[in-house]
Amino acid sequence: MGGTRPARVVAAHGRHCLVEGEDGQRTLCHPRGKKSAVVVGDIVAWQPTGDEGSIERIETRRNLFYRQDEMRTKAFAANLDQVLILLAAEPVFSESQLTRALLAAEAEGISAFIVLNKQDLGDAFAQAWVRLEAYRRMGTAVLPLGLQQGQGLDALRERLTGRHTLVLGPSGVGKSTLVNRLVPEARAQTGEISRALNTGRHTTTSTTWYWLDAARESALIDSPGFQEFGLHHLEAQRLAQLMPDLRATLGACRFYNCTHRHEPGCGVRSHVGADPANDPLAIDEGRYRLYNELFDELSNKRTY
Ligand SMILES: Nc1nc2c(ncn2[C@@H]2O[C@H](COP(=O)(O)OP(=O)(O)OP(=O)(O)O)[C@@H](O)[C@H]2O)c(=O)[nH]1
Ligand SMILES: [Zn+2]
Repeated sequence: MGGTRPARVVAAHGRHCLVEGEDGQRTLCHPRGKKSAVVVGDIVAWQPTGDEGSIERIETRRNLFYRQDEMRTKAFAANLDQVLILLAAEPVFSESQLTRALLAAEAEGISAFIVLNKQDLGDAFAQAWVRLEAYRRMGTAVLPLGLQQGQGLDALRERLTGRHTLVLGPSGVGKSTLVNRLVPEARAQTGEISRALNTGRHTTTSTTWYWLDAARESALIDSPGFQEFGLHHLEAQRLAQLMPDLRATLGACRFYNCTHRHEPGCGVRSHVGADPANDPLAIDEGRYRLYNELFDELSNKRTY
């Protein structure tokens, strides 16, 4: 179609969105007709309609990070390079929530890493660090961070350079502190976006795209909604493939369709609870418990 322009969706609210062209110009757009909603990170073709614009087409997504429960699907963002899961020494994090976010990323082929904030909280930080050992062993990077005292920021910045990173984290871990630290004009931008999208609020209520550099190569995508992380879109039988520690032990089960829960001759279960010092394929008991819980949940799911 003639007259359309390429742009990236940098904020979305309901069916309206803010798109940014290659020149950095931002325009409020509305979808044409009954087209499906855009997601932050989408590359679209839009057409001006006066001061605003209409979305003509959403380009094929490289990936889409989303969660899904019984009732609905929530898309966080599209076309991501990586997901940063921000946790902290306090409040104590939920391993179930962490594992769910990692699974959602893995299922879309998006790499994920963990950042543990509040390094200044000595014992609590040390305990949280130990709780993440199984994740480090399975190959997930875990970076220490102390936002209050500025520890670990250089290493984090390095990981963010040249990439588009979605940031997720439960409440209270320091997500706003992080965004404000890395994006000095974040508050002003948030205000601008709220006004443009007419949300009437100046807080981050929906997903927002922030550039980290003037060259607009590195981006941080801030998204709320880490709680209630449903994985209804995943098949129970696929879980072990999506958990790197379990995946490393696959292929040795007696039955080809082993669920790794009760079958004799299971090559996964034989590593559960083993001492990592003697068994490089050792699977942490807590992780195996989560596998079982998720397996039950995904086998008993109902659709409406
Ligand atoms: N001790 C300590 N506290 C920190 C650190 N970083 C952030 N905090 C504090 O943690 C609290 C939560 O920080 P926020 O940035 O508001 O956290 P958030 O994740 O955005 O939380 P919500 O606004 O609830 O989503 C604040 O009181 C921060 O001052 C840190 O490195 N050490
Ligand atoms: Zn098995």
